[in-house]
Amino acid sequence: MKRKKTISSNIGYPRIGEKREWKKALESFWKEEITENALIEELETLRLKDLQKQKNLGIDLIPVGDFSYYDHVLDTAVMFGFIPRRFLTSEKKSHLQTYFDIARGNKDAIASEMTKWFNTNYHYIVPEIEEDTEPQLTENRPLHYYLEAKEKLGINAKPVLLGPFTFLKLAKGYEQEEFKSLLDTLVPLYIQVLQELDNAGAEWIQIDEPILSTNLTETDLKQLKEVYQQVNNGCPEAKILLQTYFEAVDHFEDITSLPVQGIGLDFIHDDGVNLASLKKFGFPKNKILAAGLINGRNVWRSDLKATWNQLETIRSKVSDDQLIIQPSCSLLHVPVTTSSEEEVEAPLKGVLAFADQKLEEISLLTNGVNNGRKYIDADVEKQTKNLESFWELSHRRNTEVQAEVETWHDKEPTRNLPFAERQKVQQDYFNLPLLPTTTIGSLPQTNEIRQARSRYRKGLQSPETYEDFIKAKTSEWIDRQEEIGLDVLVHGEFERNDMVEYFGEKLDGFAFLNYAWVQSYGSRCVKPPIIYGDVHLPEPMTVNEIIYAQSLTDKPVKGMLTGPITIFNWSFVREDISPFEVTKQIALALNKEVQHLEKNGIHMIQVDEPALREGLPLKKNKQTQYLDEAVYAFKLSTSAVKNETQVHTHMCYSEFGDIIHTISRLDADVISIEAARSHGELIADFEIFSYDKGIGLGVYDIHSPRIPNVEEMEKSITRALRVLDPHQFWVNPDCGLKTRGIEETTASLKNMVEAARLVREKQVSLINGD
Ligand SMILES: CN1c2c(nc(N)[nH]c2=O)NC[C@@H]1CNc1ccc(C(=O)N[C@@H](CCC(=O)N[C@@H](CCC(=O)N[C@@H](CCC(=O)O)C(=O)O)C(=O)O)C(=O)O)cc1
Ligand SMILES: N[C@@H](CCS)C(=O)O
Ligand SMILES: [Zn+2]
Repeated sequence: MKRKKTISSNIGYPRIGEKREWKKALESFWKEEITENALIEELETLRLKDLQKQKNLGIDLIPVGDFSYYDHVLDTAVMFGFIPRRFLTSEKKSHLQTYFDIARGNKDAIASEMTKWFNTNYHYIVPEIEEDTEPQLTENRPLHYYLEAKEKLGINAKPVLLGPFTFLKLAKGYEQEEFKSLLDTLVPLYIQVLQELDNAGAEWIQIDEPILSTNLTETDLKQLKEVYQQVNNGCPEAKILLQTYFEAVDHFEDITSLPVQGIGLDFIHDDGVNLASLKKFGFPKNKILAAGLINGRNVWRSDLKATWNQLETIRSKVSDDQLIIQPSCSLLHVPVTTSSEEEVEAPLKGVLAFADQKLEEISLLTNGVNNGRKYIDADVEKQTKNLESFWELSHRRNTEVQAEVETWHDKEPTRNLPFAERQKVQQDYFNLPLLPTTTIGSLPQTNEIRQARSRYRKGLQSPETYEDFIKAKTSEWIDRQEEIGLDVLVHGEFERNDMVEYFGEKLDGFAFLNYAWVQSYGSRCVKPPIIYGDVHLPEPMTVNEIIYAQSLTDKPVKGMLTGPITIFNWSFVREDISPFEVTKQIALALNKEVQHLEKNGIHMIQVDEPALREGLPLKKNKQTQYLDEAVYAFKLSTSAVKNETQVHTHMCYSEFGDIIHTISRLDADVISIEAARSHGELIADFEIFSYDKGIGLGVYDIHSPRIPNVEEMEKSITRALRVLDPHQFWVNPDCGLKTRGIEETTASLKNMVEAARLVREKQVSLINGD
């Protein structure tokens, strides 16, 4: 049957609920406060409510299968039987318990690795393909959710699957040569899933292949064509929508001529390339174009006039009955709704759009196409006015900041001495032992701490009482760190809700909200602050807490800041000036903070950049500029210090092999970097690139409640010392310890310090020639 009109669609909806009901239910289950059945029921209620909401918002094609108990990549792995053997024990466990074990680890088995989902702050569980594992269909997840929506709500939903090509590209544990044969075994299982959906009556099935937005090789393209030819042959009735997002597709003609019934393209994060390709090559008449026209990665209402113009260009190439209007990507990456934000000032609230408001915009545009532009004129005008008056607000501007950024346009921030010379000055200054031990910054943020902050924020506790409480925690942990025997201490970050939001609250130019949560990994959520004006440091942000901690000990306490790229990447950012301009403003604010710390006697300062790798553009031709700007911003934040001041940085959750050279260019004296969950793969990269500065490769995974033993960490350190000089090596966990409990943290750190001591002894003997 021919479709008569343009339809509205969604690619994926946030899982977490308006008030993080999803997170709370999961964590209650993990704490054994609720049963598995109660968890399943609670999440079903939430899921159905969200489907109904999308329907009420006017969405024609509602996704199902985008829901997850933890992560959709892990769902796909488990659905096809990729369960690492270490989780298949004789102990009787439910499917759900095994599923959570893979994600979180258990007392006997290390969790699967977790890494960034393309260039976002969402983390997926890396599928492990083990030798001799024969993929098998363990359950048809999308079918389950499809039938649920049909039977319980009468919605003929659009099942969503992660495509085979992307799934295998993101998986690990196989050699490149095995890719094709793995694909050949996997595709028939996908076809089975599709056929069952087809039989159940699914009209559209969305297959996500975001890997198509990266640079593909000719071999990739050839294999892709074969895969989708097989899929097409195997699924004759239901229509397949091949969904791409996060960037333009190269090889536009090849992709749009794949044998599927619909192609989803991102017209927001494509730098105009998808639209230009559409204009140049046109679009096949026998296919549907699902046009991603509403930004799924920012929180701003759309400039609907501009969007309409874009839509008109698309309509000049694609007829209305060939068109679906949808967000640029899944709405997983934005908060749920602005309606909960009662305290936000009106001009800002009026220009914010979270998932629900974005769906409203999609509905509006679809109505505009179907009923004529006049039908939506008044809404477009109103939104345009709101946006214009917001961007013109004078308090968004700070001419001093703008002038200061300008003074840097032709200057290169650089430290006084090169690293090799600074290193000697710093060694004399700190006199640290070989293989110094430290942590990454945060220490357990217990419920007690979070609740104290909550009471303080609600005005139920005075600022003085709260500050005293934070001081008491800091003092308690300075003692504990000394007892554990760490060489470089931290203040523990107890005063911080989050490493970015905290700075957003202190800096001018940021707004922060109450319920604007976004899933980061598993049940963990973040509330990215919103940069809406020029960024400026009104007063020192971290000095009081650090100098208090330093006053309690003779050991060095590291100052602890979040770097400019990470603050940028983990915030929702204004779009009226260039990203580099915003980053430089943040960097200058941090530069001042670094100097405040130094003036107050803090000479070891860590500037975390865990999001640096995440922000790397997916297209190779954009990466050099991004990395150059990142290096510039980091150096602008950190270079103005004395030679004895040791600048540290920290990175986690990513593959770093391809940016080691950039990491070195940051010119940080010491970097601590995640390596434990990727089981030491990073070490191999240092065989190729000889890194000359201080470095700590995380020796244990902080995402698991498991306490690592001395031997395994000793091994990990020894293995690293095969490629790194003991004089440059630091011993630390993978990342901050905020999510861990007090007991396990203390036990783990004691083991880590002991492991360092044992290796140190051996190394000292070797160096002395004993
Ligand atoms: C290092 N990581 C970070 C990323 N992104 C960030 N923006 N920040 C990061 O640290 N990306 C990569 C990784 C991801 N890792 C994590 C790790 C841990 C969390 C996490 O713990 N998130 C918390 C929320 C943290 C927070 O803001 N807490 C607030 C309290 C908010 C709250 O729930 N308050 C309650 C009352 C308190 C209570 O009873 O518990 C309420 O208001 O009802 C605070 O501390 O003040 C999470 O809960 O998910 C995220 C990413
Ligand atoms: N200093 C931060 C870095 C996390 S990536 C912490 O320890 O939590
Ligand atoms: Zn980290």
